[in-house]
Amino acid sequence: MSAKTDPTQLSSFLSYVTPSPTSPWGTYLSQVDRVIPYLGHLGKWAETLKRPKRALIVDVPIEMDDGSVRHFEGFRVQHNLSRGPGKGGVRYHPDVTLEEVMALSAWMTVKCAAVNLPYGGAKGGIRVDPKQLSQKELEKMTRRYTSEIGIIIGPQRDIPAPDVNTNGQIMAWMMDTYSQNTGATATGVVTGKPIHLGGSLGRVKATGRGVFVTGREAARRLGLALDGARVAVQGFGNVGGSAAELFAQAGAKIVAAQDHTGTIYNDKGLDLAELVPYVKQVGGVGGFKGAEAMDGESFWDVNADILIPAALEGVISAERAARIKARLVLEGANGPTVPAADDILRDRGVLVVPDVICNAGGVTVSYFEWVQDFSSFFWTEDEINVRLDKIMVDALRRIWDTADLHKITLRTATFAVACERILTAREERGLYP
Ligand SMILES: NC(=O)C1=CN([C@@H]2O[C@H](COP(=O)(O)OP(=O)(O)OC[C@H]3O[C@@H](n4cnc5c(N)ncnc54)[C@H](O)[C@@H]3O)[C@@H](O)[C@H]2O)C=CC1
Ligand SMILES: O=C(O)CCC(=O)C(=O)O
Repeated sequence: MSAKTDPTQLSSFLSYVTPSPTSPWGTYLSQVDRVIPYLGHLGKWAETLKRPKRALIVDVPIEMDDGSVRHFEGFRVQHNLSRGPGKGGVRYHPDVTLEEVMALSAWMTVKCAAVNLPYGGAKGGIRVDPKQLSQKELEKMTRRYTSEIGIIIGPQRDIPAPDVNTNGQIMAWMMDTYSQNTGATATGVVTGKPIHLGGSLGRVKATGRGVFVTGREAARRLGLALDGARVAVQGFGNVGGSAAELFAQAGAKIVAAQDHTGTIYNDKGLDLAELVPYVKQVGGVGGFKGAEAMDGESFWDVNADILIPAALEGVISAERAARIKARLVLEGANGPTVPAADDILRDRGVLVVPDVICNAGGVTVSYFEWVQDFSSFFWTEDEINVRLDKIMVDALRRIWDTADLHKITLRTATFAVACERILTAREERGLYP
């Protein structure tokens, strides 16, 4: 068995000290700066939002199938715990860095408060391309990572969930490892689990459903009929795929889809009854026969009413924002729009429903799952979807009223509603031990 150091698995630890304005952490800090004028006396606590409470970097060594040893870099960041335990997904991606996970954890803090869940914000990740691992290697890496972050997670401390390239199976391994290490089955340590292990009905599609619900409400306010609306979706995974299906069921035409395997276009609307199983089987939209292939950059010029970025951060640059044709942008992804692009979209009259409310459906049903696990009493899918719809609609209404009152964007309004809750909790808890 040989051990070797792989420098490509190490991110720059210090990249967060001077973030670039378009990096995820730089984007988040600029969003915080924009909300401070609306926080009144709570502004004195705003620095709290600019510092993660706790950040853990872990080494995750595993023996590969060929007998060699590889070391992966893992993270768990708890951005804020003022309102309750940390909550947020775990991402497996080769570009994961500490700085990215810090931003993702901070957006969780804001998101959980925006829909008034009793959680703080956290996020985790491993810098790895999971598609290069066998199933056995993936399980070993997940279990080792869980043991390494086991010192800070737990049903009352910090509750991971799925994000990019993680799913119910990975949550099952995390739950099992944590339970083995603590000597008792702890279903509430992660959410997004398979149904047999205390998972919740409706969780898999919940984020996409939340994107649809906020999109439906925003379209109604814009006077945009969903029946016949043209929709372009970037990312056709858990979030983008589920949202596309719901928009198609409401009569919209999904005219373009882009993922890491390609970009496809069909002016009459993609046939999702064929595309969804195709993506499941092949791993992406590329090569789908019922559409034309397009070059990736042209995706941003597509003639669509609604654009749904549902992949990674920073994809809506200032340059792309000037070209986007949609009237409505629904941020399924976390952090897809850089601040300069936000300003351009606002000035062009394009309405952006920001990530911190648009994609909050996932964590809302994660909360339902956690509550069900504690009470060992499980709800029907209908109950889940009705409660989810109500929480999203009520939260969006409150945010919209705040935006109208101060004449600010929905993003700054969501931060205003959420940060008031977070910083009030911070103030009420006090500073002294
Ligand atoms: N899974 C969840 O419950 C939640 C996810 N999100 C966010 O939604 C986004 C998508 O997450 P999931 O759908 O869960 O992940 P996923 O792993 O199921 O899907 C990711 C999708 O992004 C695509 N993608 C990756 N790199 C790309 C690239 N360079 N260009 C175009 N497409 C690319 C992939 O091909 C795939 O279709 C992420 O920003 C995530 O943080 C937000 C809230 C909850
Ligand atoms: O379901 C959860 O707990 C978190 C989902 C997540 O990572 C997100 O909303 O970005």
